[in-house]
Amino acid sequence: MTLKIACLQLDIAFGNPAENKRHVQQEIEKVCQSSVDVIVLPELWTTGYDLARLDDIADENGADTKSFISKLARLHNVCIVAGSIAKKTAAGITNTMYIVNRDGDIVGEYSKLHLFQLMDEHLYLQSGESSGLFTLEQTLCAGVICYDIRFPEWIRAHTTQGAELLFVVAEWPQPRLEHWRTLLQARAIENQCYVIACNRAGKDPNNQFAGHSLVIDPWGVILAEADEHPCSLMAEIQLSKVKEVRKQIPIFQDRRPEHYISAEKNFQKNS
Ligand SMILES: NC(=O)CCC(=O)C(=O)O
Repeated sequence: MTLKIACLQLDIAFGNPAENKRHVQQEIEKVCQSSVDVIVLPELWTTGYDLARLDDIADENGADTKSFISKLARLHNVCIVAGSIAKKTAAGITNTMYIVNRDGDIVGEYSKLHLFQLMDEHLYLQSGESSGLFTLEQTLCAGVICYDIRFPEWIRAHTTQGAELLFVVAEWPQPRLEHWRTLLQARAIENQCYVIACNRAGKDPNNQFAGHSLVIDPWGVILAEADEHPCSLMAEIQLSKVKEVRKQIPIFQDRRPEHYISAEKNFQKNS
């Protein structure tokens, strides 16, 4: 099966959910003219990193966002990996990703596990605890958020369950562009999965963002890469390629997890 992917590498209006929703709706309408299967949005696409105002602008239980993306998915017969938004609950605010299928059903919800202190997330956000696994177009997928890509063991926990596509949504700043590219390529090679990574473009009061959304195949080959400007990055992926690469070099059969755990314990004991 082939899937046509569109990563919407948007500039994001700081702290302005109404404007960002208007813009996203417009961009989704545009890319759907060329019949795409899956649309991906960046991290915190409704608010940006306006963390100090999240109490006022975060989405109560994600209700508005869920209904917004669900309607668009149904209308355009398209799956949407809806980046992430600030979700407000009685327990606090999380950085939460929603995934919706062509029928408009919410098929996944994941809240960012690793909070990024360099951008003050730990001061305003609660971390999530659930897995990022979901099924889209009969394919097991994983979703993670930005800083999560620096934790290969978290992503491995998803691919050992069989995830074949890894969606990464981000607001990754420009000064660490080479980390972004290298980490994403490494995650694709070591997990033998497609990596579909949607970053934002533009700047906010504190950061210039890198853009460079990427689609990488399970062999580590870059199929499509954006520059730093706002754009819709399109790519076609062949799902059969995952099984081919996993057959050629069977790393999931060759893993020795029992040794990794005992090695970690032994190293701690000896230090
Ligand atoms: N929004 C983020 O999680 C940014 C992560 C980041 O910039 C990094 O270097 O890691």
